[in-house]
Amino acid sequence: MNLELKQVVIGLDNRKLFEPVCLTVSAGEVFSLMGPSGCGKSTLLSFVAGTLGEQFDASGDVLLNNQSLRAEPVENRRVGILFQDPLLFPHMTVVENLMFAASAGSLAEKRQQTLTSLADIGLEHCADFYPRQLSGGQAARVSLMRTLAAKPRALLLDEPFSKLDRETREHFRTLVFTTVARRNIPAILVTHDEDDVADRNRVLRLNN
Ligand SMILES: Nc1ncnc2c1ncn2[C@@H]1O[C@H](COP(=O)(O)OP(=O)(O)OP(=O)(O)O)[C@@H](O)[C@H]1O
Repeated sequence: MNLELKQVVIGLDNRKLFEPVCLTVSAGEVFSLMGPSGCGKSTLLSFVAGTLGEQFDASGDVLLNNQSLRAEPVENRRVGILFQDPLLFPHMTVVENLMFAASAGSLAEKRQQTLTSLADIGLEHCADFYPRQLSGGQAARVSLMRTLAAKPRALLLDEPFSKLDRETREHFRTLVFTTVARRNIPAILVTHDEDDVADRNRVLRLNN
C-alpha cells in the first residue's frame, strides 16, 4: 500500500497556498511535512482525507495503491487522521470509545480485540476510565488506537505530539513510528518539531 500525491495545488482566494506537491509515501513510512504557520499543511491533509472545505480550490490527485481517491467520498477512503487534541467521546469509557470505532466483528470479538490493543500499549488498567480520567499521554495513545481500530489504509498525523511534555512526546513518537511500520501503512506527519524528523524520515518543507 503506498500513498501518492500527484501535482497537488490548493488555492484560496485566487492564490496558491504552495507550489505543486508531488510525493510518494511507501507502506510503513512516516513522511514529514513541515513549513511556516499558515502555509497549508493541515489543508493538504484535508485534501488527502477528502474533507477539504468548499472555500478551497484544488487540483491534482491522491492515489492509494495506484487508485485515485479523488472521486471517493470521505467514508470510503479509509484514511485515518490523528490531531493535536485526542478525539474521544467524553461520555464513553476507553473500551467503549475503541469498540465504537472498530470496523467489523461481533460485540465479543470487538471487546477482545480492544482489550488486546489496550494491553499492547500498557493501558489495560484504563479500559473502564472515562477520557477525563486519562493523562495527556494516555489519551494520545487511546486516540491512536481509536484511529487504528477502523483499520485505516493510510494515516495522517496533524501535530499529534505538540501538546505533550518532552518525555511523553518521545514515548508516543516511538509508538507512532513503530505502529506505522508494523501495520505497514503509509503515514504523513505534519510537524513543527525538527526532533520529529531527525534523520529517521523524509521531509517536504512547504513555503508560502
Ligand atoms: N476553514 C477555513 N476557512 C478559510 N481559510 C482557512 C480555513 N482553514 C485554513 N484556512 C487558511 O488556509 C491557509 C492554510 O491553513 P492551514 O491550517 O492549512 O495551515 P498550516 O500550515 O497547517 O498552519 P499551522 O502550522 O499554523 O497549523 C491559511 O491561510 C488559513 O488562514
